[in-house]
Amino acid sequence: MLETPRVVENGNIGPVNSAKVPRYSGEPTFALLPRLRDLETEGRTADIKIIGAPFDTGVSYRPGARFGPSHVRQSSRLLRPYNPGTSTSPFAQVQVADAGDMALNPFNIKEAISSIEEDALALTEDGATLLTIGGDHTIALPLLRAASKRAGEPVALLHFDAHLDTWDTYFGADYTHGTPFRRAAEEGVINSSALCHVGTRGPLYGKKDLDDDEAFGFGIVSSADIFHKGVGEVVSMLRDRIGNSPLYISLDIDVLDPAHAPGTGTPEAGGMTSRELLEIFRGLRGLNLVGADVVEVLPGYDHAELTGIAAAHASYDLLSLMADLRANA
Ligand SMILES: N=C(N)NCCCC(=O)O
Ligand SMILES: [Zn+2]
Ligand SMILES: [Zn+2]
Repeated sequence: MLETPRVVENGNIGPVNSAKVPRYSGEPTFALLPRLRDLETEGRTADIKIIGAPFDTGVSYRPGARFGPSHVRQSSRLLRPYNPGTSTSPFAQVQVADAGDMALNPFNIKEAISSIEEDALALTEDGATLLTIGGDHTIALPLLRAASKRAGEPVALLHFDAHLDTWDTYFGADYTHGTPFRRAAEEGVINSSALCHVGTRGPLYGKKDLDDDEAFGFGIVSSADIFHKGVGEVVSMLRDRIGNSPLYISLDIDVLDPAHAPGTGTPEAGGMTSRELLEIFRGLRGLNLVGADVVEVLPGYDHAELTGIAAAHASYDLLSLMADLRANA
């Protein structure tokens, strides 16, 4: 077996060394990071784990998010170890690893939801922070359940999405990609005084959608608000709302304008740019981020890897926040 040369800093095993092995060759783990199982073979573990949740049985429109994890990994090959947006080297600060994909039943939503919760709990048993790559937005419910169990309290939520995803049912189904946050509110796994949607836009079924949403405690920073107020003001509003609560970030890639993320299942015009999204993330530095997901990437509708690259970069900035927090804990 050929040894793979890797970047090793502070004793942390980082990405494949791209000065020695071209980035387009070899297995695409996220950012060419080591696999968790390889670290475990050497008796090590990881502080931050990236896990794929290939599941799209909860979608109401275009299917295909089950191929999201492998697409985002493929689009993450060009990421580099130093993040000038945060002035940090996330993979040198702490050990980050790719834990592969969960094996999820595509024919039984309830079973898949329980597997996701169990797998998320197993992966965080050693105190690791989890970044999950979906998959459709249904997966956020079991991930929030697991995050609140680990935090020992309901978690704050920043939900980046064109949609509210607090609808009640579709065709009588309770567990879909349009309903995870209503279920999470009903189950008491999210903190009703620290919730905000960011980037919402597009037509709704009725005014009741907004009234119900507000009753669950959600604030809204719409896509239009980001345009009118600007990133700086939005960041300070979000920081005020979240305070020191354990925070979960759920990123539906359709929060970006279809020009920036065409490869998604329920696209809406008038979204933010990838630059605005990354700048908002960078403004959240220091908040008590305990977990995150990046969902709704559909390679079948992606062009020129636009959506995959946006999702890979957003994931990288989320990892940078997590790594910085853990390194300075
Ligand atoms: N993309 C997500 N997560 N949800 C959108 C549901 C919109 C609808 O079917 O009306
Ligand atoms: Zn959405
Ligand atoms: Zn969503």
